[in-house]
Amino acid sequence: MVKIAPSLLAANILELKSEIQIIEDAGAHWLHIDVMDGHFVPNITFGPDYVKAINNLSNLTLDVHLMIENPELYIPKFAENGADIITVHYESAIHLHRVVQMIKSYDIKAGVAINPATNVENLRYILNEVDMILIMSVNPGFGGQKFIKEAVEKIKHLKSMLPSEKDVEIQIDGGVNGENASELISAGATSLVAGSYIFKSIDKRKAIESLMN
Ligand SMILES: O=C(CO)[C@@H](O)[C@H](O)COP(=O)(O)O
Repeated sequence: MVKIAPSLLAANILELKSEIQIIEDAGAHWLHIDVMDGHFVPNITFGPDYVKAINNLSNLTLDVHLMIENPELYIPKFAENGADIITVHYESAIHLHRVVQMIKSYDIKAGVAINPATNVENLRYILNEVDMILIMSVNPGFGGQKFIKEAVEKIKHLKSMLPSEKDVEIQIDGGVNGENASELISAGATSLVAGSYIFKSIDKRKAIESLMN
């Protein structure tokens, strides 16, 4: 079953508690938390204390996407504060293998994300170590951008590379909506991140259902 991960970047920060309650009731599986540092991406968002606060509000899986430089400096705090999955960028982790091992040492899941211009082939030698690959279908930094359609081929290519004996989630993030969801799932995506499509909808439940169906 595909996991729907609403991106809290698009939620109304002043109504966060009720926004989370609505998407929980609507059947969302994970909460996607976009951490941005103003260096790796041109935007600044949430830190470890935000993750701690969300962890106190919800029992959903906290799926933390680090769009930051030097992720190894901050992984311990995000893990201690309740992250269930931590995803780092291929482009920001110089010693990617070591960083993935660091995440796993906290007994949580480890993901690796790639930007739109990064070739999935670069992930070949990390696939045995990770629980999830996140394919960005927009340039990271902001919600509400247009889906980059080459991401569909990247999902297919990645799927063909995955070791058959290991369960690796394929997550797609950026511009996901009710129109492209079924193509993404058919291509091999097992987790859909959606921000604007869910939180800007009048009926968030319907939006989540349309992604699942
Ligand atoms: O990581 C990011 C943006 O950098 C995403 O998680 C966005 O938050 C997705 O937002 P939409 O494209 O669905 O509005």
